[in-house]
Amino acid sequence: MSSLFLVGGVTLDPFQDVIDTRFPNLFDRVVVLDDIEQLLLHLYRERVGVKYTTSVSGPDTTNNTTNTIKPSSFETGVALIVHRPTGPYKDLNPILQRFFPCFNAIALTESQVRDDSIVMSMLTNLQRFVHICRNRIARMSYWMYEEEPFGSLYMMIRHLRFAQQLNQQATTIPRAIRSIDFASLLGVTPEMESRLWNSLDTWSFQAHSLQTKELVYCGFLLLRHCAVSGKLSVQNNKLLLLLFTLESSYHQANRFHNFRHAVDVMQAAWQLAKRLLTDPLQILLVTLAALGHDVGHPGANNQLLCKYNSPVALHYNQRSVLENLHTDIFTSLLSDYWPQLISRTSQGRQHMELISEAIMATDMAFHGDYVRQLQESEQTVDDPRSLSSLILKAADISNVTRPLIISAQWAALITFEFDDCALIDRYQASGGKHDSGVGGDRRNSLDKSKNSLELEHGIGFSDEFQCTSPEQLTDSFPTIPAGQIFFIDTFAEQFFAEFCKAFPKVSFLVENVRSNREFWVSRS
Ligand SMILES: Nc1ncnc2c1ncn2[C@@H]1O[C@@H]2COP(=O)(O)O[C@H]2[C@H]1O
Repeated sequence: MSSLFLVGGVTLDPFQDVIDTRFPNLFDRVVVLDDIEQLLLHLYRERVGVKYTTSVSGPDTTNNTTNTIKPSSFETGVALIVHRPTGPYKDLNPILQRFFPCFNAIALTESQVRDDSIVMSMLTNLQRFVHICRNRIARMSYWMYEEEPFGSLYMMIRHLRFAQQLNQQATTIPRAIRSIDFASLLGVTPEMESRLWNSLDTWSFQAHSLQTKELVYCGFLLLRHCAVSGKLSVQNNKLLLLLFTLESSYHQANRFHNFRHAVDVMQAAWQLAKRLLTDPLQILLVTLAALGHDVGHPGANNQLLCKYNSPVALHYNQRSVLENLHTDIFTSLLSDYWPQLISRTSQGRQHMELISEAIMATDMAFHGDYVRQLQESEQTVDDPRSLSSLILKAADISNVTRPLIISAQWAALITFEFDDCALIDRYQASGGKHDSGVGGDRRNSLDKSKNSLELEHGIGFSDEFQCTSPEQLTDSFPTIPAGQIFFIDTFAEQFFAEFCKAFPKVSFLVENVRSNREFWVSRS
């Protein structure tokens, strides 16, 4: 869905004719908002799936409707924001890039839209972007390989460059953002808090049964718990803002590598860390590293980024490209929101080194090194930093150690993401021609029927994931078992066998892997 936001009294008049005559289908809706504060609240609420009423008009909406757009709409469509420059908000684009990094959003002032040349070039560009955004494979390819210097669509290289530039300068949080009460925006109640805390304190954590707003709060509850245990003072609202910005820094449109995966890995890392580490600060650091470990992930892999010379692959000399990207973007976020934790003191540097090493450990290119480390550890890994890296690596692939009904959902999603990778490879090999047999979000798989099945099971980028049984999943998607058996036999069983030999307290990990494997064999 693509939106036109009119903020602070701006009307359509200056460019109504151009839109009606030249770009009639560009925007699905027009949203009218009183001021910048209302705009920011609107973006946050829609992104995390908080339903509320505002003035929206358009072909498929009526005025004062309750907003029910998909939170991933800010990635699968574009948003043009036209506003009156007021006070510190002369140019909104730096705010959009800093607080909503994965959004395809661009802002123009009312005077800019009175200039026909600016309007025509902007609307022509947006028309092209909308066409790209509607096709998952074309969209992901744009994210990975484009390098338009002033493009308004999301690009990985733009995300990285903005994060690096932010890291170089001390910047305050704008008042319009600071004034938001994020807990009340989420509609937190004592019931919600205790229900979410209970869901976190078990290995049967069901990330797929949670909505985005609940995942955001789960991240907050875990970080606040760990910070308090580590005797670190945190401001709740600032910590929640970190969670909101992190959520906006992951692609909800990704099948597997999205914020839901990040919170799942965070919960797994915390569960392992509180069993295997003693220092509360170390537990906080590895739990925090888990939350940020895939930030900015495009839903593809290092091989594809390197094969077609993605700008980020060239930036990192084709080495651990994604892991380096996640580390750099996350460092920038932490220096923005939690500077005292990773301050430029020697202790702060040690904290950042632990977080970086743990994130780099999730690169499967070094999987064998960690298996050998466990084999040679003679039952003990006593260096907390090495142990933190092992914990995050274990948490990153822990979906195969979850109870079967949970593991099967992750298995389906990673299988679909692997399918996307094959389609991107084919799309790039064809020179990025849009007519290379890949369609929109609902039709992009080679097997058209698969996408209707995905939606039938609620699988994909929808916010609410309807749980479906492992048997139904393997009946609908018969390629899943073979992929799971391969991953377990090639990587997971040996790693968790060695991990549990070194740490018998968590033997349930390898036991679950082995029992899940029996199911996949029975369905292959
Ligand atoms: N259930 C699974 N089935 C197959 N591959 C998996 C599974 N879980 C994790 N992986 C792979 O393990 C990798 C760990 O690092 P990444 O998250 O980059 O990408 C992940 C996938 O490629």
